[in-house]
Amino acid sequence: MDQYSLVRVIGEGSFGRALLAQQINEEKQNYVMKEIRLPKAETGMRNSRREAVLLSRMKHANIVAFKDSFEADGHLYIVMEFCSGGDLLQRIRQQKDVLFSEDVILKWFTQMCLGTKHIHDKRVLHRDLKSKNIFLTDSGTVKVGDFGSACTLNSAKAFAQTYVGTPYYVSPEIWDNKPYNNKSDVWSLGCVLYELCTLHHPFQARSWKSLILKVCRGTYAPLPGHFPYELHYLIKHMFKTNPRDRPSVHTILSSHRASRLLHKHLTPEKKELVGERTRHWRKEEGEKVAMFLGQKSLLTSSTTEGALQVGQSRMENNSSDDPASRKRWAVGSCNTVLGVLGNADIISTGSMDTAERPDLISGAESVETQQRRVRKQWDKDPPERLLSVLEKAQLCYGFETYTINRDAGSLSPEPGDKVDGPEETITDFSRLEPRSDDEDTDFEEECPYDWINELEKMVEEH
Ligand SMILES: Nc1ncnc2c1ncn2[C@@H]1O[C@H](COP(=O)(O)OP(=O)(O)OP(=O)(O)O)[C@@H](O)[C@H]1O
Repeated sequence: MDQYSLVRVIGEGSFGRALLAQQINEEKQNYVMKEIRLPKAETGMRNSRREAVLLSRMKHANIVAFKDSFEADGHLYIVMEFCSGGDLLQRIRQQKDVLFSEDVILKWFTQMCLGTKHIHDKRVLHRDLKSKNIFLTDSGTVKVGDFGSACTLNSAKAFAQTYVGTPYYVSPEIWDNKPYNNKSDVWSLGCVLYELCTLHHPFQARSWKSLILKVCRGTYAPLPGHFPYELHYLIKHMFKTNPRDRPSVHTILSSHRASRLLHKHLTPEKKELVGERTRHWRKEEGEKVAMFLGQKSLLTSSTTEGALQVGQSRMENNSSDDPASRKRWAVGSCNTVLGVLGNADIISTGSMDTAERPDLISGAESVETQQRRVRKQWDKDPPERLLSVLEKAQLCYGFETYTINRDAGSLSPEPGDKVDGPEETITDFSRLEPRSDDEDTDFEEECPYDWINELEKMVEEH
C-alpha cells in the first residue's frame, strides 16, 4: 500500500471501489486499484486470494494486466493496469449516432477475441463479457478486463457465489438453467460485436419476458446493410441459440468464414498462434487441376457457356459432329485457373453451407445433417417461476452483473479454480487441439445449479 499514492476514485462497483493510484517511484505509473471488502469467513478469504492468483496468471496483450495484490484493513487490493481510454460502453456512448468504421470494429473485435481465447485456453470462463468490462488503452488497444470477476471477486456480500451474469448479455442456455460454457462467452462477445456495429444492444426489450424471449429465440434486428456479408454471417453464428452451433473463439479467429476479415488485424505471430486453418492451393495442386481440365473438353464440362458455344458452332458449320468445332482447354497449366485458385482458399471454394443450399444436400448424410441443423427455438414461454421472480426486479438493472449465493456444500471446483497449484497440469492434451465447434462446447460449469431458486431468495430479500 505504501508503494502507491491515491489519485482519485474512478468508480464504485458492487464489490467495493475502483481507485486510480500512482506508484511512488520515478516512473510514477498509474494503476487501477480495486478495493474489495473481505468477508469475515475463512472460506471466502481463501477464495478471493486464490482467485487473485488466477488473475495474475492471465498475461496477455489483450487482457488488463495484473500487477499486484495485497491485503490491508480488511480489504483485498488488486492492482492492475490503468486503461486510460475507459471502457467500451463509455466509448460507444460518446459516438452519439456516428457508427464506428468497419476497420475499427474488426480491429477491436479481433483483439477481444485474442484476449478471450487466452482465457479459454487456460480453461477459464469469463462469464461477464460486456462492453463495460472491455477497456481501451490510450494507444487504442482493447483489453478484456474484470474477467474472473464474476466467478471470483464479484461481491463482498457473499464470496461463495455462483454466477448468473448480466441479463442483457446472458445466453439462452443460462436462462434455461443450463451450465455456463465457453460458448456462453461467445454469445456475450456477439452482443459486444453487435453493439460496436450498431451502437445498440441486440436484444432490446421493455419487459423481462420480452427480453428473455428475444434472447432465447435469438431474434435481433439485422446489422446495417453496408457491413460485409461475413460480418452478418458471424453475428448470425454467434447468436445461434444452441451453444453447439456457435463457433468457439478459436474458430472465429482461425477458420470461420469471417476470419478473413480479422486476419488483417493479426500480427504474423498471432496468426501462427491461432493456428490459421485457411489453406491455400499449392502451385502443384493447381497445376494438376489445370492439367486435368486440359484433358477435358468443354462439351463434357457441362457449362452453359460451353454448350452454347458448341451449339452455335454446330449451326454455323452445319456439321453435327465436327471435332474441330469443339473448344478445348489448352493442354498445360491454365494461368487463369491457377491465378484464381492461388488466390482462393479451400474453405471458400468447398464449404458451401448446406443449410443455406438444401438443394446441395444428398444421400444419407443429408438427413443427418438436416436433423442437426434443425433450428432449436424456445417455442414455449419462459418459465413462469423465472418471470414471477424477475417481475419484482426492474429491467433497468439488466445491465448489472447478477450473482447468487451458492450453498457451501454444493460448491464444486470450477475450471478456473484449478490454478491454485504450482502449475496447471493438463493430462488430456487432445482437449487443447483445434476441434469442431460442436465438440468445442466442451468445458462448462461442472455443477449445474438451480440459480432461479437463489435469485428468488435474493429478490425477496431486497
Ligand atoms: N483497468 C481499468 N482501467 C480503467 N478504468 C477502469 C479499469 N477497471 C475499472 N475501470 C473503471 O472503473 C469503474 C468501476 O469499475 P468496476 O469494474 O470496478 O465496477 P463496475 O463495472 O462499475 O461495477 P461491477 O463490477 O460491480 O459490475 C468503471 O467506470 C470502469 O470503467
